[in-house]
Amino acid sequence: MNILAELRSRFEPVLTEWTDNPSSVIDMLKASQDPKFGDYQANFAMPLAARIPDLKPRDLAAQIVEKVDLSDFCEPLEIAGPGFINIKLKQDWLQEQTMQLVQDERLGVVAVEAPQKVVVDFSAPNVAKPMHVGHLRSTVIGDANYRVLKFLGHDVVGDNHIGDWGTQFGMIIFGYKHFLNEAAFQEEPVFELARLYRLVNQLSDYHASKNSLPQKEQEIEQLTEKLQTLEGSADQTDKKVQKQLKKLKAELETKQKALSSLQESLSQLEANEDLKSKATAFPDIARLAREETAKLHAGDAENNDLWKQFLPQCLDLIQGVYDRLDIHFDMTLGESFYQPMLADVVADLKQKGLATESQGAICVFMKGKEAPFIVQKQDGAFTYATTDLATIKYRAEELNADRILYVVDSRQSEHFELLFSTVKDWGYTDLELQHVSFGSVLGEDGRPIKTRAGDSVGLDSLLNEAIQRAYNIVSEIDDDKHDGPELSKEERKQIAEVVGLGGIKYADLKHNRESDYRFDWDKMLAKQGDTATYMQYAYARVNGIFRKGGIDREELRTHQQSLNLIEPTEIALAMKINRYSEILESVAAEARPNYLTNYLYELADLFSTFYDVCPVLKADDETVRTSRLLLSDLTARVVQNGLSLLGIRTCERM
Ligand SMILES: NC(=[NH2+])NCCC[C@H](N)C(=O)O
Repeated sequence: MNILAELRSRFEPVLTEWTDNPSSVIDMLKASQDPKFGDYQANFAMPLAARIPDLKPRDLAAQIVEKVDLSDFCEPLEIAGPGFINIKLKQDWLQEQTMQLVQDERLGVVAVEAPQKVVVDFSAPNVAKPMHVGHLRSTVIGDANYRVLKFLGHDVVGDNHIGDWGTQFGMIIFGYKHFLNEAAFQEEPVFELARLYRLVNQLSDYHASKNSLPQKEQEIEQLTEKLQTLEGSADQTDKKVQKQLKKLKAELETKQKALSSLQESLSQLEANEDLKSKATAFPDIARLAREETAKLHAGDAENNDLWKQFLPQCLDLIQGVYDRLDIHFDMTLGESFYQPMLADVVADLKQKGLATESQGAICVFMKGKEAPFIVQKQDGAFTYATTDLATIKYRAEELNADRILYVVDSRQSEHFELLFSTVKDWGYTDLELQHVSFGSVLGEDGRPIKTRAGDSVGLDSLLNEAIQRAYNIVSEIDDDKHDGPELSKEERKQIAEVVGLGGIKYADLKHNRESDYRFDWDKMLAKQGDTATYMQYAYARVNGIFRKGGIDREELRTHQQSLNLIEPTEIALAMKINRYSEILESVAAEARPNYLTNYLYELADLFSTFYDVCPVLKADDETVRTSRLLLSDLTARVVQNGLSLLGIRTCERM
C-alpha cells in the first residue's frame, strides 16, 4: 500500500472547504524529516491560511484535523509550530501492514489501476562510432526508469532511437573508400569500421584545429596589446584598473594554454608520417565525408549498399555493451526507419499552416520562442527535428503511446522544448511528453572525461576497469572476514563483475540527474557510504545471518503472526520498508531514480543500526528472534528488488 497516497487522498477532499484546488498544495504532505515530528507531516495550513483573511494557520490546522478521519491507522493528529500537522501511524497497524508484506511478492507495491502506454526513448547512440562514457547516462537512467515503470504495471516500450542515418555514416563510408585495411576488415569488420571512423574524425578535427590557429593567435595578439596599453596608460594603483588587469591576464593565460595544447596535439599528429600524408592528401575531408552522407540520403546505390552492410556490424558492436550491462530494448527503430515518412510530415505541417518558408528553409515559428524549429533545410534535407516529429506521430498512432520519456542530454533541452511545443500545435494534445534531461560525466579533474590520447573513454574499457577494481575490493572484504576468507578466486571474480558494474550504474543513478557529476573510482566502489557496494554487502550480510543460523527463509515466512516490533530501530526499519511503494511511485512520476537510490541507502543504514542494537540469531527469546529474522528477510528483499529495478544485481555472499 502507498501510505503517502492514502494520506493525501484522505486530506484532499477535506481541503476543498478552503481552496478550489487542493491538489496544488497536497504535495506539502510528506514523509517527515525527523521522527519526532511523526512519520508524515502536512504543511499546507500555512499557504492556505495566507489566502484567507483573519485566519491563523494554527486555527486552520485545527479545523482540518477536526474534519479528517484517520483513526483507522493513525494516532490522533498533532498540531505543531505555526500550523504543521504531525501524523503518526498506529504501531499495531504498522506491524500488521509489515506482516502482510512477508507473504507479498510485490512487497506492498500495488500495480497501478490505469496503466499507461509509456515509451522510454533511451540510450540512442549514434551507432557509427563505438559507445563511450557519454552514452552511459542515458542508458542507465533510461533503463532504471523503464524497469520501475514496468514494475508498477505500466505498459512500457523501450525504444533505442539509434542514430543510424547521420553524418557519421558518411565518415565511415569515406574511410572505407579510401583507407580500408582489407585484411583487418575480413578478420574483424566491426573493429576496422570503428578504426575508420576514428581516423576520419581525427583527420577532420586536425584540419578544423589547424584552420582555427590564425584566429586564435590573433586573439592572443589583440589581448596582449590591450594589456600593454592598459599597463602603460592607466593608473596602476587604482583598484578598478588592477582588477581589470588581473582579469585580462587570466584570460590571456587561458587562451595561451589552449593554444599550446592545440599546437601540441597538431604536432603529435604531424609526427606520424602516415597520418600526416593522409591529412595532406585530403585537406577538405570534412566536406568530402559530408558529401558521402548526402549521397547516401539521396539514394545513391553504392552508398546505400555500404550502409546496409555496415549497420548490422555497428549494431553488433554496441550490443556487446548492452549485453554486459544487462540492458534490453523492445525495439530499435532508429532514425533511418522514419526517413520515408518525413516528406509527409513537412507537407502536413505546411498544410495546417504550422510550417512556413523562411530564407529557403521550412520552419515552425512559435510564440515566445526566438529560434525556429527547422524541419527542412535550404538544400531540401530533412533534419533531426523532422525525424523526431515523425517518431512522435508513429508512437502516438501506431504504438498508442500515452506518455513518452526522452532520456537525453541536457544540451538538447531547446530541441525538446521546440519539439513538444510544435507537437501540441500539431494536435497531439493528450500526449504526455517529458525530456528526462541529464548533465555530463566529468573526469576526476572536473573536465569532460577523456583518455590520455584525448578520446572519449570507450565504455568497454571503462567496464573492464570497474570490474578489475571491484575485484580488489571484494578480495579486501573477504580477507578481512572475522573467521578468515571464504571465497574462491572464481567466486571473487563473479562477485567483482556484479560489484563493478553495479558500482558504475549506481554512481550514475544516485545523482540528481540534472547535475554533472565527477567520475571517482574510489568513491564509486567504497565499502561504506552511498554506493552499490555498501548495499550489495548489506544484502549479502543478511544472507549470511540465515546461512549461519541454518534457517529456511521460505519456511520462516509462514510464521506470519510472529512479527513483534518493539525497539525504536525495529519500528523505524519497518516504517521504511512500508514506504517502498511510495518511493517507486515518486520515481515513476518524475523519472528520478535517485529517489530510489537515496531510499535504499537510508534503508541499508537503518538496517545497519538495527543490526548493531538488536541481536538477531542471539536474541533471548524465540519470538523476538523470529520477528527480527522476518524483518531482516524483508529488508534484504527490498534491497534486492530495489537494486534490480536500478539494473543492479546482488550476490548471495560477498
Ligand atoms: N528521440 C530522440 N531525439 N532521442 C535521442 C537521440 C539522441 C541522438 N542520437 C544523439 O546522440 O544525440
